[in-house]
Amino acid sequence: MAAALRARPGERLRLCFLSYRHLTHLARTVLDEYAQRAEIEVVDRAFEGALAVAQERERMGTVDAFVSAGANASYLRGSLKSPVATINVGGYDILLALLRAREHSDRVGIVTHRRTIPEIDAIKELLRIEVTQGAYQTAEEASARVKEMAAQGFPVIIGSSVVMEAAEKLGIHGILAYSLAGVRQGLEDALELARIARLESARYEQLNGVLQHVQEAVLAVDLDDRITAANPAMETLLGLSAGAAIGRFAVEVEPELSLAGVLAGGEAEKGIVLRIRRRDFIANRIPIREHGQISGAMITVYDARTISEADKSLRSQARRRSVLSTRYALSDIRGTSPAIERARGTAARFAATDLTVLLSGESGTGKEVFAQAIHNLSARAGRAFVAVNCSAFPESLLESELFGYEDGAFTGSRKGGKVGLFEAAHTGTLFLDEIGDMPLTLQTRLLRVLQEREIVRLGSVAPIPVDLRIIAATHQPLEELVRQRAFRADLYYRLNTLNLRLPALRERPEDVTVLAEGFVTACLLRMGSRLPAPAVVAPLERWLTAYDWPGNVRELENLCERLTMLVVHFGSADAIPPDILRHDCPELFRHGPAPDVAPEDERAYVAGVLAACDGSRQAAARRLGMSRATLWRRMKQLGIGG
Ligand SMILES: Nc1ncnc2c1ncn2[C@@H]1O[C@H](COP(=O)(O)OP(=O)(O)OP(=O)(O)O)[C@@H](O)[C@H]1O
Repeated sequence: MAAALRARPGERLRLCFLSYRHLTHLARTVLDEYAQRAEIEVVDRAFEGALAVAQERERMGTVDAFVSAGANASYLRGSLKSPVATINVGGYDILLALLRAREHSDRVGIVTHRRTIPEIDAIKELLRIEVTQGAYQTAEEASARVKEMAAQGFPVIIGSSVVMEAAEKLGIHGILAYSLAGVRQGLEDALELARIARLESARYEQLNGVLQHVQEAVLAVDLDDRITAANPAMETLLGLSAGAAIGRFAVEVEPELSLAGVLAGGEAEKGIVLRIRRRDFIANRIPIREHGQISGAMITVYDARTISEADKSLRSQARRRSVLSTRYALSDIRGTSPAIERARGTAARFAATDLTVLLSGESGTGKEVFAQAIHNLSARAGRAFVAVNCSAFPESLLESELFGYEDGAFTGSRKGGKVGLFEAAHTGTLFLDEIGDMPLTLQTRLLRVLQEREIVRLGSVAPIPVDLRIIAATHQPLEELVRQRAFRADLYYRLNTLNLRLPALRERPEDVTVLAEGFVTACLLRMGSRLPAPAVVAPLERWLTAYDWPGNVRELENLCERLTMLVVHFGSADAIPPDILRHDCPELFRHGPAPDVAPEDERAYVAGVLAACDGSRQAAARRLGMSRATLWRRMKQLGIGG
């Protein structure tokens, strides 16, 4: 195969014809017929002489296939890597040779390679000649057979060129058994072998090119665990010069690289950790099969550091994606009340640390907004910010969301496994919203993550280190849950390292107008209206500040959107017909704090909104200024929708 390596695609095939002069002489007479298809070199050499020439051609890479005959061909085939086509003697060839021999004598000897030809017995009767036959394997045997026949008085001997040589030496008439048809057949076979060799070598070259350039170190062995190939990365790893490992036993070169186990067991071993020259590597040992039979094995070795680099880069890609989802900086948190000023100041101080933060506050008070602002002000800014609402998933799903799973960890698990949110947040911040709804078993696992700073995927035992900051949020009083044993005390203390309570909107009514103006401005901008925000807010300010905002800022934001749409539609706030304002913005007409609302009233109100939204919880939640999770919880409390 190496011989063909230097052939350029499209170049004529290159053959080398090697034999004694009797056969090469015959071959030369047909060369012209092949001029278009091949470049054929004819060399008058046999056995050792022929082998020396052939090996030289192989080394130079100037021949795709060799052609020879009889024992010579067998001899060459045993020592060359390139294909060797054989010129065979057919029955018809022998018949023609016998006819020619009969012109000299009616006693004819036939010496053939390997075996005699039984059919001759029938022919000799026909031709009425005496025939003796002999077979040979080597040149020596050929000349011994010729000598024996000469001694028995056979004056003519038919055989291959080696037989002709021997006969001539003894002064006996030799007749070449080969015919032109046989030579042509041999050359055709050689061309086919050369064509296949070219294809194979192109494939080999391509593969070799890949192996030369892959970062992984690759080594292949034969059935004896002897090295047959090693790419430059492997040679560098082993500190060996190019080609120095070839032919040596793998175990001698580096015991860790021995593939004896895979050769014996026939099973691939993947993801094994090896220690070579005081460095850690991850390796795959794979048996090589040809036609179903193991013919060797290979090992691919990755530097564990490369994997960790790749891991970092993959994670940073994920990070870039999730960065887009953090929208809030501390400056986006609006409000001038002392309560919100205090919260902003505390958040800024927390951001300067890397400690776990617990944000508490009613739904819609801006817990996620604060979490993002802390992240964006912290040293982890620009890294991943991954948010997960613990109340939005059933337990098993939340576990796999957080921890990820290995390929085949459970029925229906995604192929190739799944990266959990802990891993996705690596080097960044994980925001665990509604932490009070986290099931106890998961609380235990979370505590372990906080302590060990590593996670174990479902279906795996291998811990994966994670570097992240946790910001948790709750609308529930966690101390109360701890008392009720619904929340682990040790986890509570760990999460509560830094605590920030976000004030409800009713505790800071002075912020309502500022917030409303902000939301209205954003909405006007989206609608392409040039109306100034105060034109929308001012006429309604009385109502806005009187309301208790049970849904807090989210509810206010939602109302502001509806209001803005009405104002834009009717041209001014005062132009909105009262019944339409009452229908579209009912909260403006509901006074008094939410706790005063009787559950029946609230049930009727929530059910009414749901009905108005055709049962769409998403739309109803928007209307009510609640997150979907809050609406769902509220519905359960109020006994709506089962
Ligand atoms: N101080 C603020 N300034 C500007 N916008 C705010 C502020 N607080 C909250 N918001 C807005 O209110 C909405 C709700 O905020 P956020 O989602 O952070 O609340 P939350 O406390 O996490 O709610 P939940 O507990 O229901 O998940 C957001 O869309 C955000 O735009």
